[in-house]
Amino acid sequence: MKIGLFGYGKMGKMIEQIAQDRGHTIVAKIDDPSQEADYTSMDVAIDFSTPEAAFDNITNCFRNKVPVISGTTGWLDNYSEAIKICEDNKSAFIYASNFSLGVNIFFELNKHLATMMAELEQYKVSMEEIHHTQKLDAPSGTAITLAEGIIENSPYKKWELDKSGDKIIPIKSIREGTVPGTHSIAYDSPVDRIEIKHEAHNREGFALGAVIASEWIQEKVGIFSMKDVLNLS
Ligand SMILES: NC(=O)C1=CN([C@@H]2O[C@H](COP(=O)(O)OP(=O)(O)OC[C@H]3O[C@@H](n4cnc5c(N)ncnc54)[C@H](O)[C@@H]3O)[C@@H](O)[C@H]2O)C=CC1
Ligand SMILES: O=C(O)C1=N[C@H](C(=O)O)C[C@H](O)C1
Repeated sequence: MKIGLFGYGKMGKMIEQIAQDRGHTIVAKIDDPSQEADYTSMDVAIDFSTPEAAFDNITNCFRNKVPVISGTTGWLDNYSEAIKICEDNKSAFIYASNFSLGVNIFFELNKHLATMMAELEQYKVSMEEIHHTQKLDAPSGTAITLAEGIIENSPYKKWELDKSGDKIIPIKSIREGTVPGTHSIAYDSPVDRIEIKHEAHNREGFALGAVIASEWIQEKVGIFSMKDVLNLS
């Protein structure tokens, strides 16, 4: 498979290594808006760039019929517009706030726990995410997906950064050192606490998931998710 990388930072470099180990070729490394992309050489584009760059990178690929795997977080205000451009051009797309197998299992566990806790008013939910100090967005994309999973399955109505209140999920974002990504969800009552946590030890899980998604999307048209790729029900 011939892969075009959009974003050649921490994740781009990790993806290059894993893709090459799996026998794929990197045909482009776009790391700056001034670089021209040769879309004709790509079977797939993998975008791990910046919140400002992601929308243009992704939609330029769609217009050139290149399927896209995007892990960039912090750009989702433009998600619906990107989907429309993908559909208009009969291209293919997977966005995931987190490509690791472990976090995708954790997403399902979180929804199941939220369903179990939905009627138990003595428990109040809260969320914490910890990442490295270079991270541009807060809360993390993964924390937003987790909050959406709770909102779909409980009376909670929205999430807020550092704010609690009725039917609000408070999210605390901590930035320290080189932490690759830790997410925890807690339900506290006056007498006890239930907590679930996912801790990434490094970035390999994110990168492997993105490469597996790129292999999976070949010859497909439409909008998909990591649940489709991993066959999680
Ligand atoms: N979904 C997932 O599983 C994961 C998502 N991420 C997300 O991926 C993104 C990238 O993360 P990192 O690699 O850690 O960041 P990074 O800062 O190390 O790399 C981003 C790269 O994008 C480049 N860039 C800037 N403008 C660009 C443009 N117009 N086109 C292409 N590249 C451009 C920068 O020069 C930089 O090298 C972030 O949004 C992060 O939150 C990170 C890890 C896992
Ligand atoms: O910026 C990161 O590093 C990460 N970003 C993603 C997010 O915002 O959830 C995924 C992972 O936690 C690492």
